[in-house]
Amino acid sequence: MPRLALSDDFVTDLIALQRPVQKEVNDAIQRFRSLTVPQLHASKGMHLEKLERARDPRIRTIRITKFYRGVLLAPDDGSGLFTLLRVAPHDEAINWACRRAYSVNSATGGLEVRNVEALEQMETYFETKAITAPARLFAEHSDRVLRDLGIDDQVLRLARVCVTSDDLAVMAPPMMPADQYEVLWFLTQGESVEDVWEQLIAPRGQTVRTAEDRPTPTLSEAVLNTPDRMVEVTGPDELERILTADIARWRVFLHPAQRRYAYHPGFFGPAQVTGGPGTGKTVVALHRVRHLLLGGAPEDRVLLTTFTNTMAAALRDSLALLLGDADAHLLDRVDVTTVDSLAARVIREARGSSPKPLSAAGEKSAWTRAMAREDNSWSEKFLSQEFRNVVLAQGLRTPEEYLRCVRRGRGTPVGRVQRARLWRVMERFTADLSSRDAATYTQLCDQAAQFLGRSGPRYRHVVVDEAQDLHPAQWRVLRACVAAGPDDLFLVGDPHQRIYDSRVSLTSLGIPVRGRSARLRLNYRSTEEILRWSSNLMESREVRRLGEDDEEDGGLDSLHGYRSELHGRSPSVNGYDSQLDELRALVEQIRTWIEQDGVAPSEVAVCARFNTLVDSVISRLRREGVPAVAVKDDPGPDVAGVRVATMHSMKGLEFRCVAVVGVTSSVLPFAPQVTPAEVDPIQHQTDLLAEHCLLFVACTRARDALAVSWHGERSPLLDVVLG
Ligand SMILES: Nc1ncnc2c1ncn2[C@@H]1O[C@H](COP(=O)(O)OP(=O)(O)OP(=O)(O)O)[C@@H](O)[C@H]1O
Repeated sequence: MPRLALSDDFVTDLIALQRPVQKEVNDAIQRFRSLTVPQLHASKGMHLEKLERARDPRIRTIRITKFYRGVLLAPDDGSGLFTLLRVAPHDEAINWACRRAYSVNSATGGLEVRNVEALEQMETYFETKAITAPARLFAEHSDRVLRDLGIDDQVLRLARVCVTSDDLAVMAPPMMPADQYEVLWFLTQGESVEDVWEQLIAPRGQTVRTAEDRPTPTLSEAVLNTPDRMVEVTGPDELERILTADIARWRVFLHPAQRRYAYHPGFFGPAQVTGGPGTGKTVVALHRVRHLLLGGAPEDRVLLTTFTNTMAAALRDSLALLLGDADAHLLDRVDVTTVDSLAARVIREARGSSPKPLSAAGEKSAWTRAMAREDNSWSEKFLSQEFRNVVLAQGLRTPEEYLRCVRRGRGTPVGRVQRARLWRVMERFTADLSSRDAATYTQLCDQAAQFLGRSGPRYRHVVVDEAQDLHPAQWRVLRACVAAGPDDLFLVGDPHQRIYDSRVSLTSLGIPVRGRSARLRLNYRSTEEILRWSSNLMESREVRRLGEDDEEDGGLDSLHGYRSELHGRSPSVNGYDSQLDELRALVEQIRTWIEQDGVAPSEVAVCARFNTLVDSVISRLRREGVPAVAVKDDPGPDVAGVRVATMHSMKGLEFRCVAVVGVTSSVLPFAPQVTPAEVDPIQHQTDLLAEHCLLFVACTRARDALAVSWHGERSPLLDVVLG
């Protein structure tokens, strides 16, 4: 029987096909697997054919349906392992197949594909262009160094004619072999040769540094060395798992950087994965949960947390999809929830009921009441921040502790007398709330962590998505949920998406991740054009790493080397005189996406800073006959209509097309949200950064198209991209 592997391009093709054609492809695969190799060659139905004009002599085509052909890579190593590379209409399949060549990367040992013809044309073009250039892009790296990193003859010639990183970007995969491109790209980003080795080559299991000392893997070995782009079908169950009705690439193919952490055999303590938007952090978290479930004991329970209930519901569905029917029973061992819901449950179990969570308005009036008898004029905002970011963050229980504490992250000095007064106000605030059986969400977490501290851990593993926005009290809940030990906590998050004010010293909370932390850089969601534009919004902003105590790179997170292999239109950015004009243009834009580009309305999102504009957008769209629904109403995937949401509730979501509207100077930054610099300079910077992050989060939800607009005076946050 021939062995069969599927490539990521094949799975991508399959996803795009109509259901009946998908079924025919599936049947063809079953037929293929039921034949012996000689039968396969003789089969008239399969029509396995070598192509005269193919640049790679191992390329074959097979008949899938009357119109569709499969493109295969036939084994030349006696292994019997065929790899299905594409499924496409007849002419497209032949055309594609003739121009491609496969090769084994000498450093990663993985199989790579290139568009040989296009690269040959590039070489001629850039050779001429580079003649007059004063310096070449890779001049500082010798041929030998590049070869040791897996660069082969053709790519080396191309690297030598690149003058700028834009020249290299033009040759990005699928033109250039992916692993080699990644190495060159990292070097253009200023990474040292050693770092490139550590990040891209060593994780693939390579230990031999010099190219000439490395044996070349066979074709079948190379296929198996490429789990991010190739998967062998090992049996009907595996085929079923790969080709279920909801085919999704992320279930099968992981980037080596993703796989390394998701399927790490075991960390000796908490581990962390960070990365820019869309780099597949949630995907890593889901695979990690799968790994922990498959390898764990039947009594081991896993907690998977995220930020909102909507996201928790989506995570639960994705996990079910990843586990498939065969492992569906493992879901019983997982709780998927937000930390706040978990905290409320812990309190309910401990004392029969949980206090009512307080709204922002309720909290404000409670502070006003608590202040009534004081002659000091602290604002409700100051009091609320002091209570949340100092008292609850550090878990302070007595006035003495408050007197002694270091008020990290606060820029207004508060002396001993003032602290004593402030403590009294805070005591009145908490007493008032408990008399009404109410509490802030952060207080609930603080209480839950104390209950858990007494009752003991309840999970074997905790996996945390959106970790950047958790408050120390929430971290204490998570820490208390699981005993310290191997694989206790696994965190994924992006400091550039921190939109709530939370300063965390992970080590002091008993979550040391030093030496067990990785960064992802390949964006799978958005086009490079959207990514670049959005990343520029954060230019020159200093963003702290996930844990305050993480001093690596000066304690700052970076989007360095962050990139996408997808390409599309540049974002459209427009200002209008009035809101009426802006909404009129929005309707037109959405019609274009739906009617001309063929995007389903539910794949289009509009987001605005506040609910008032969200409501106006919904009514305007409906009036114009465009179906629209509010994300806060939690429309299921089957509900039709454009999704409309506040920027905050776009967290974690993604859409093919996104319009970010109302980006005016009055709402971004939103003055009441930003502490004046003269009141507290540190808090001012933190608040302002959160406004930048918010816009960044909103824009990076877009996969194919992004439109940003405002009316009247545009937000100064856009100055950095518009000049
Ligand atoms: N290995 C992969 N292969 C294909 N698609 C992937 C892969 N990893 C992630 N994706 C896709 O990329 C998109 C972003 O993934 P995911 O939501 O996990 O990213 P994220 O880093 O958590 O994003 P964000 O922080 O912006 O919310 C999703 O559509 C996901 O399916």
